[in-house]
Amino acid sequence: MKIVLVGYMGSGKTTVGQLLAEKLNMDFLDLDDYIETQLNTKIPDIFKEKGEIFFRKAEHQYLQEVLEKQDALVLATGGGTPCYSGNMDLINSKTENVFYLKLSIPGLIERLYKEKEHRPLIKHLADEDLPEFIGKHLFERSPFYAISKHTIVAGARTADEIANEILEKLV
Ligand SMILES: Nc1ncnc2c1ncn2[C@@H]1O[C@H](COP(=O)(O)OP(=O)(O)O)[C@@H](O)[C@H]1O
Ligand SMILES: O=C(O)C1=C[C@@H](OP(=O)(O)O)[C@@H](O)[C@H](O)C1
Ligand SMILES: [Mg+2]
Repeated sequence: MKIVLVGYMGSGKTTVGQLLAEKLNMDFLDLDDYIETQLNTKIPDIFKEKGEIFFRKAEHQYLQEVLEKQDALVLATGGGTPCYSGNMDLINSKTENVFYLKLSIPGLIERLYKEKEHRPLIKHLADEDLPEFIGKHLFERSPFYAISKHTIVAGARTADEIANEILEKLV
């Protein structure tokens, strides 16, 4: 069984994915971690040294690789993964267990204020510009996230509650 989590930066994909894999006793893979290991470079450095287009090509290549090589896994994608290179079609062709972790804009802002540093798309923004950026960016990305089979409302709930809801919906 393959389970794939998608959603905006800060929506909890990595946290919930890890917990879900533990509950199911399955392998967990975070696509960003996988890319960092394969390229031996941290995500912010990949963006800085090679640029976003290079990152998106690598992201697509490694997404294909992990979906091909492992039959059973919980995969946390990056926030931009669904929006490039036909990645959402690829994911949907491999499994029905695709979950969009949906969080409100205020919920995302609250989390991302504290977590800007590791996220190259927002680290350069002043705190007061974050709400406008996230609002616009989420609007652009939402159509891609919405192609997921399942949408999980992830606001004001613990990672444990979210993982349990996903467990109930698995096929
Ligand atoms: N259900 C939750 N409730 C409260 N905080 C959460 C929850 N899920 C994740 N977080 C916190 O939100 C931040 C972003 O989570 P993370 O799993 O890295 O998101 P993503 O991988 O989608 O970017 C982390 O600080 C994490 O501890
Ligand atoms: O939204 C994005 O385009 C990105 C999200 C990040 O992952 P998280 O969603 O886990 O922060 C990471 O892939 C990279 O910084 C780009
Ligand atoms: Mg993550």
